[in-house]
Amino acid sequence: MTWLDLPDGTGFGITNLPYGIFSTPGTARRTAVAIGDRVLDLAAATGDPVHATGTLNAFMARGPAAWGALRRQLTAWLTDPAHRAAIEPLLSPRADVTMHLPIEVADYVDFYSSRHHAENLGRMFRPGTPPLTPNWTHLPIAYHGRAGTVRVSGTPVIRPAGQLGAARFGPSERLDIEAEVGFVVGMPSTPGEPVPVDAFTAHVFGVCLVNDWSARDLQAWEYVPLGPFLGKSFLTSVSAWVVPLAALEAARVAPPARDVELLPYLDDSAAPWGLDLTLEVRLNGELISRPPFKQLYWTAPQQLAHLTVNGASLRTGDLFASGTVSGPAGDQYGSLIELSWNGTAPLTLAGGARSFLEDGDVVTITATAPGPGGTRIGFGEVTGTVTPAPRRAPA
Ligand SMILES: O=C(O)/C=C/C(=O)CC(=O)CC(=O)O
Ligand SMILES: [Ca+2]
Ligand SMILES: [Mg+2]
Repeated sequence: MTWLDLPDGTGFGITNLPYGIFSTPGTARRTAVAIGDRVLDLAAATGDPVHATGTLNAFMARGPAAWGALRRQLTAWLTDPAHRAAIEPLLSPRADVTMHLPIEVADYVDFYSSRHHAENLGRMFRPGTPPLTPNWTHLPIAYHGRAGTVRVSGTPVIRPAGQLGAARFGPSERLDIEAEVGFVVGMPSTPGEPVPVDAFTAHVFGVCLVNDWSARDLQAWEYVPLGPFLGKSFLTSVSAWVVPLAALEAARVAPPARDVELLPYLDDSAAPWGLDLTLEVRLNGELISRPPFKQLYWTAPQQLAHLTVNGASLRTGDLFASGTVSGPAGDQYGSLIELSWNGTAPLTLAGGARSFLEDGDVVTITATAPGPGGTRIGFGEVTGTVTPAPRRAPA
């Protein structure tokens, strides 16, 4: 129990304690933890300069023992009434603060781990071939994204322009979303030393929401044979709050059965990390999808093991995302290209029919997961509003 008066049904209860970076007018960026509809200023509460650096990276680099110690300290401060007089003045309403990108992103990798999404995209992008490529059940497929264009929730989505086909240039006409879950690396690894599946919690600090905005026309024209490039590099939005892995113990579930026997480095049966998150996607306020994360074929420890198995090392601030989360049902797809079946079955919304995004559209992704003792773990939101492509001379 906490001495705070928390809003009913808050996803930011005492069992969550997500971290973010905030400022108020005229003050520097510093670390906060969210509790109910307020934020606690950790720079002030702890006096530790690591929380005044303006990103979570330096704290994340201290490692799991430090993460656990601070979490225990925060729990004590927010539950024991003896601390109330010291802590309460350091809380601000969340509505009064500005949130910033929580991490300095080192490298950004995006997986492709939802079987339903991969099959749907295969059917649309590669008709006449089997929906899954033969490698899909043997390794978690991914591409390297652009770290420098990972931005915090609320960043405007400037409609990208580019080649739409042979000798065709212009603003994307098929701007899409991808509802995803991101994993933030706290602890680096050593070059040449793969990170085994069972070292996941020694490296990964927490979880955020991701929208991997995608221009399907640019993507379809450019992606063979090297994969996504400009169709996805213009912006990737992340939620302002990073939920610590420690808050997700009650959400862990077994992943789906695997089709083929995996190589030992991908065997995660000893400590399964399926996660029972449910995402919700809203377009201009209307709920359009509820993608279930727990059915993802590849788990985050497998993704981490795979991305380091060649000896590539991790850095503090690396972000790896799940890939679009789509469930089997038509109202569980994590992208508009699936929800509108490549534009052939537009969604009927209060604001009119939609296949892809129009200027002014607002997309908001939220998620919840079960927490300990019947509590709910919230992830805040990742939102963005589409703004028109700037007028440029024709390329
Ligand atoms: O199958 C393809 O050619 C393309 C797939 C994607 O666009 C998906 C991607 O970015 C990875 C993901 O989000 O699952
Ligand atoms: Ca993606
Ligand atoms: Mg992207």
